[in-house]
This record gives sequence, C-alpha cells and structure tokens, in this order.
Amino acid sequence: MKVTIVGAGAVGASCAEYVAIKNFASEVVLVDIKEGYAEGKAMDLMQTASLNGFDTKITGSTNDYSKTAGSDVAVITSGIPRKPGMTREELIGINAGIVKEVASNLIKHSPDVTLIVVSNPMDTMTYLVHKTTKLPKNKIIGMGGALDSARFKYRLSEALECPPSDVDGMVIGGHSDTGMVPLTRLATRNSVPVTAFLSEERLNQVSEDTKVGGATLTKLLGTSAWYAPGAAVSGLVQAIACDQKKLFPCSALLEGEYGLNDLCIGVPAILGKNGLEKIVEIELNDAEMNKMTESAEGVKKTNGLLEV
Ligand SMILES: NC(=O)C1=CN([C@@H]2O[C@H](COP(=O)(O)OP(=O)(O)OC[C@H]3O[C@@H](n4cnc5c(N)ncnc54)[C@H](O)[C@@H]3O)[C@@H](O)[C@H]2O)C=CC1
Ligand SMILES: O=C([O-])CC(=O)C(=O)O
Repeated sequence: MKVTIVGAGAVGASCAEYVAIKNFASEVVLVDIKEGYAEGKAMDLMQTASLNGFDTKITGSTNDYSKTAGSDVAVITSGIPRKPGMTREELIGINAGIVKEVASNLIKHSPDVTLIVVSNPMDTMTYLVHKTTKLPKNKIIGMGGALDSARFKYRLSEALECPPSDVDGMVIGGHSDTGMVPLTRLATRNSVPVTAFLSEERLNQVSEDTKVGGATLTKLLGTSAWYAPGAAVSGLVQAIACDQKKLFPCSALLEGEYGLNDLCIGVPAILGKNGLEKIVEIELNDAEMNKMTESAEGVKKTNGLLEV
C-alpha cells in the first residue's frame, strides 16, 4: 500500500506521522514544492521509526511526481492555510490553481489512485477536482466532516463532563464556519441520546462551538490546526487502505442525494478499497434539512467563483 501526501506542511506531515504510527502502509511519499522540505520532513519522521515502532518507509520529494507512481491513495494538503480573521473561502484564489495542478500530476503517475482533498475551501476544491479530472466519482473524497465530528465529540464531552470516547456524533454539511450541521438530535453517550443529559440551550452552544472549531484554533495558533486534521485524514486513508467499510461524513459529489445536485458537501459515506463506496442517506427532520439546504447554497456560491 503506497500513500502519497502532497504538501509537507503542518497537516501533511501530521497525516504522514499518524499513517506511519498506525503501521498499515508500506510506503508514504511526501511531496512539496519547497526545495528539500519534503525530504527533510521525511527524514525527521523516519528517525522516529525505531522510537515509535513502525515499519512504514517515508520518503520525500521536491515536486518530482515520478516518485509517487503507483500510489493507491493520495492526499492533497498543498496550498495556503488561513490566518486569524479570515474565512476558508478567502483561500480559493491561491489554492484552486495549486489543487488543480497537483491532482493532474498525481493522476498522470497513478491513474488508479483515490484522492483525498484537504486544502481549503475543501468542498469547493473537491468539486474542482471532480470537474477537472476524469477520475470516477468514488475516487475523489473531501475530508472535513471526520474532523468536524471529532471536534463535535470533544465539545459534547466537555458539556457532559465525560471522556470523548464515551460520545458518538456526526457533523454533515459544508466545511465552513457557518455551513456545518452538527446532528445533536442523533448524538449519543453510550447509546443514550445526549438530549437526555443536556438542555437545548447547552446543545446549541455545543453546535456553535463546533462550527467555529477551525476559526477558534486559528485565532489561538496564528495559523490553522494540524493534529486533529492529520489524524482525521489518516483515518480516511486507513479505511480505504484496509478496506474497512467505515462510515465517515465526507465531502461527496451529490447527484440527487439529500435533494441536492452538482456540488460536493459533507454527507455520511462508507469508505473501503473502492474509495467512497456508498453515500448513506439518513432521515433528517425539517430543521436539519433546512440547514443542509442553506449550507449547500453557501457551497454553491463559493463554487461559482471557480473558473472551470
Ligand atoms: N479540510 C480540512 O479539514 C482542513 C484543511 N486544511 C487546509 O489544508 C491546507 C494546508 O494547511 P497547512 O498544512 O496548515 O499549511 P502549510 O502552509 O503548513 O503547508 C502547506 C504546504 O503546501 C506546500 N505547497 C504549496 N504549493 C504547493 C504545490 N504546488 N505543490 C506542492 N506543495 C505545495 C507548501 O510549500 C507548504 O509546505 C490549507 O489549505 C488549510 O486550510 C487544514 C486543516 C483542516
Ligand atoms: O480552519 C481552517 O482554516 C482549517 C480547517 O479547515 C480546520 O481546521 O477545520
């Protein structure tokens, strides 16, 4: 199993580290445009192999895609992150060109690859990859919902004063400060609906904190987060590499599901060796469906800025 990660920055390197530590891939190739940067990150990570007990071989390359040939899964984290006060959507001008070129380079050397798009604005970048490559739709997946759901569980655990591992919950919709739809009605603590423990007001607070999860960290860090994003991507990579048939909310190209068409947005999906194997349509109530429709309008507005 060969995994390529383009962008050896904060998220790309964190993802490489989690993939290696989980020890399911034979090879990880890091690619970056900055001279020597991917090679340096790869060497540093390889020097943790004997400490962390993994056998994955990590190599780096400065923009030489021949090194990525035959990749099963490739992750696109190349581009710029936001700074405090910015929205993800403001990154479109720089990141669209980068993502389009990187996807094309990857496919040239790995025609059967499954692509996981991370660069922001992620739903629009995923749509861009669908529009500009000839990969089948199951082979292009956007990562956002897995991270947003992890943040939702963290915020729920705070409110419930319990460990995050006690909590289950999911965020669908667009990966943006206003577009996320945390499904509080369906969240549980060991099978008990969280609505049995928390007031509507407290749950609304959990939802709002979840939606601005990325912005809150960007304000604290001066750039956007990387540990939870890297871990979330590694979960998607593992589900595909190990054919786990796991369910994650992912940004998928919709063709009528949830009453939506011609956009990529976060919906529950099963991931396995064929990439995004199935979109799962869960029953939403009217309020949730309205939020999803509103979120889709926001994503479509950003898609409208693309030159495709
Ligand atoms: N979808 C999600 O849930 C998340 C998305 N992000 C996004 O991921 C992206 C990366 O974030 P960070 O790793 O924090 O940024 P970073 O600045 O640390 O790393 C980005 C790397 O991409 C490289 N790069 C730029 N153009 C390139 C090209 N044409 N080819 C190869 N490499 C290129 C840069 O040299 C840099 O090393 C950002 O757009 C950020 O907004 C970040 C966190 C979560
Ligand atoms: O907030 C950002 O810009 C990066 C990101 O997508 C996240 O951490 O959710």
